[in-house]
Amino acid sequence: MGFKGPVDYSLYLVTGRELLPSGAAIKGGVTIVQVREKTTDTGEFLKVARKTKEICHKYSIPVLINDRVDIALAMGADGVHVGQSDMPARVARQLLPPGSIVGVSTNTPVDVTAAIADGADYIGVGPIWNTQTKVNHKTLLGPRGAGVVLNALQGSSMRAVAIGGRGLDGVAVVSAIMASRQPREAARELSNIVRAYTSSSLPVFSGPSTASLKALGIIQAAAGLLAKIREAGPLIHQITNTVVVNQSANVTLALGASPIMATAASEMEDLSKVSGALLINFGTIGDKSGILEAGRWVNARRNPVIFDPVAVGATKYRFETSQELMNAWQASVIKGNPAEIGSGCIVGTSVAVFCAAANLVGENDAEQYLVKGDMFVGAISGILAITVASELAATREDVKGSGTFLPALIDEIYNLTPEKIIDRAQIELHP
Ligand SMILES: Cc1ncc(COP(=O)(O)OP(=O)(O)O)c(N)n1
Ligand SMILES: Cc1ncsc1CCOP(=O)(O)O
Repeated sequence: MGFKGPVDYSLYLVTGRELLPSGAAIKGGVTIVQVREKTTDTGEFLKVARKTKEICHKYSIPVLINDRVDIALAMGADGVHVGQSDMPARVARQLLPPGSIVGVSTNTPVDVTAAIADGADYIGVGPIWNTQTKVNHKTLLGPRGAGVVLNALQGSSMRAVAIGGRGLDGVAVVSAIMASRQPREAARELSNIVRAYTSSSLPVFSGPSTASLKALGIIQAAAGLLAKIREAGPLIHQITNTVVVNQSANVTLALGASPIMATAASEMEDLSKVSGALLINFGTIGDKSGILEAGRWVNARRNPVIFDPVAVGATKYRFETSQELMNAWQASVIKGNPAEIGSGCIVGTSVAVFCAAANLVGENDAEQYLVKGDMFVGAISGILAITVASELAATREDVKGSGTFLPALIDEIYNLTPEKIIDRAQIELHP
């Protein structure tokens, strides 16, 4: 027992008898294995663990045992993984031979502090996203919650893997490999993703850096995106507040895209297949289930999710809901107004339309990116389009006040051209 050399946590497979007999997944790039058998008798668990070790050690991959220190001792595992209600890591460490790997499940900063004090080698942080594999799991952390838990590491040298998600020193997965018909290929694909992710210095959420684009370049890109919208007419799914549904649909049409304002959770998967972007504006929050579902499906298709958390600071309910949503999916663009009360919802629509176009022209094929296009340029372009159209509408003679302004604005959006954007848009970059 006692794995020699540095442990590579990057593709951590949590599995049981399913791995046997071929161990195909191992050959696809798995770097460490945990044997997790939740319902088997001790004798059977021991057999599975022994066979797993036989396969893994052929490839110099360390084998850990979930929960059962006795099994680990009996078959000479390289270590154990224990949960919060299992044998404490400190006690497991005392029982196991020197050099054994001890990992602990963590879901809160308090768990992390205890794992450090107990001398664990690594922590499993999670669950990050929803999982079908573990019932009665702890609170889903989402990326933000995982960040809070990881803050508790405070410069300690503890390693960390995300479970029910991806990131950190590695990912710990069950079904992504074991439920695949081609586990070896599934493992290879994940391994490539993890490797690309950990060796990449590019920002993960917005695609290629736009830092080098000067103001004029962004304005030209905005003009190009307007032309793309007119050519491709992307469908923009909007779950927006009841006050602005009509205006948002008209703005979408005026820009050259098509609106769909569906809210039922059961249609979100189908809609994610045909829409180019999703706008979520929770100005009049009702049933959250559709919103939760929609973002997940759109993330999975690598299309933009534009989140407009209207008046997020106005009530505790809004604040908590925004956290719940952002723990369920990842926004590509978060749109806010300075005061975040009242106006500006159609800006969110315009941003969603331009982000859809940015994603259409995006060439960012690497799987580790949330979207394919440049969301920075998409977001700025959406704002520029509304700004230029508003300025044109405001100077019209037929506009006498806010009642006549809105139809004039929609007309100006309809009549907006790439040339008008180039002529009138202004951007200042502050490095
Ligand atoms: C790497 C990793 N992280 C977390 C867990 C979950 O462990 P636990 O909380 O003990 O739950 P069970 O696995 O026993 O259901 C894990 N197994 N591996
Ligand atoms: C064991 C465990 N602990 C937290 S989530 C989880 C299961 C993760 O499984 P999957 O990778 O299939 O979501």
